[in-house]
Amino acid sequence: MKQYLELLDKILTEGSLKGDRTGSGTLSIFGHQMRFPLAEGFPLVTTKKIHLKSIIYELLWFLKGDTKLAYLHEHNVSIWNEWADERGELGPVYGYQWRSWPTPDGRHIDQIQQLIEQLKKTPNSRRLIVSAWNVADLPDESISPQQNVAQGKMALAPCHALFQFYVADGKLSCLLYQRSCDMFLGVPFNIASYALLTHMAAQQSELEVGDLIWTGGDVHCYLNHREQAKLQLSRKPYPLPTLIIKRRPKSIFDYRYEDFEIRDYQAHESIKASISV
Ligand SMILES: Nc1nc(=O)c2c([nH]1)NC[C@@H]1CN(c3ccc(C(=O)N[C@@H](CCC(=O)O)C(=O)O)cc3)CN21
Ligand SMILES: O=c1ccn([C@H]2C[C@H](O)[C@@H](COP(=O)(O)O)O2)c(=O)[nH]1
Repeated sequence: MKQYLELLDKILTEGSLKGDRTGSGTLSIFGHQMRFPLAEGFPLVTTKKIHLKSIIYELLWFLKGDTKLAYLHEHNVSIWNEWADERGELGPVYGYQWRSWPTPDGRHIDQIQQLIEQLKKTPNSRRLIVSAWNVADLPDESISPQQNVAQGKMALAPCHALFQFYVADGKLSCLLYQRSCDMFLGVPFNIASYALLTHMAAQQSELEVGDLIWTGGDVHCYLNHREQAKLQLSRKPYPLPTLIIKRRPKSIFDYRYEDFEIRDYQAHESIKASISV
């Protein structure tokens, strides 16, 4: 994960001091791209141990179209707790937009289903896009996530806002646009999550995996993550692990946690950091 470490280093050395919604303060740069050839290994950060279980369950939760904490809690995943209301609801976040984007005439569009169908029928299409950026459902930044949910809005505006698939030479690539990027906590999760999604979509459409191209907008390191980031930069990365998908489920919606195995994941010990809400 050399690309990730180089970007972290660039932010610490060249980033502008910038305030933010959470009040924590950040070092930030604008605009960056990283490319991960997925056939060369699974892009999981090795300079701290990453909790892949949370990443897998979160992705399965998105794919279910779910926006409530209950499923995550059943599997001991707590990464979305701070943004939910007292009923555990997050409003029309990723799962809702991916699986049931509302139309003006009252229908709902399953973007993931359509994407997989397009991959099979028209792999050369230049419109293989899924967007979570539904402008009508965006939250008001001046009130709390819970107040936004009470008004039927998203608890948090989508960070991984849009992705596009691309097929050439029998390989499936994915390009992600992430508008806001918490380099220490969020980004390792986001890279692994889209790598996983690309492997799943490739398996479903009988393609090999190509590249995951990660594109960041406001790429930042929170000021209270600086020491942790430096510790990570002092560590030597290990070779990437390999992802094994043990079975080919009948659709993209039928994967289970047990279907995934990560082999040869060697990582330095985990590093604690507090999340800015
Ligand atoms: N400030 C901020 N950063 C984010 O990355 C982020 C948000 N907010 N809000 C929405 C989601 C929630 N995400 C999160 C939330 C928590 C962790 C986190 O605490 N990670 C720990 C391990 C937690 C676990 O798996 O149990 C870590 O050390 O990576 C990671 C991503 C990503 N997103
Ligand atoms: O998947 C995610 C979700 C969130 N983040 C980070 C990026 C920012 O640090 C915050 C969101 O705050 P905004 O003020 O809405 O930009 O969460 C992430 O990196 N990955």
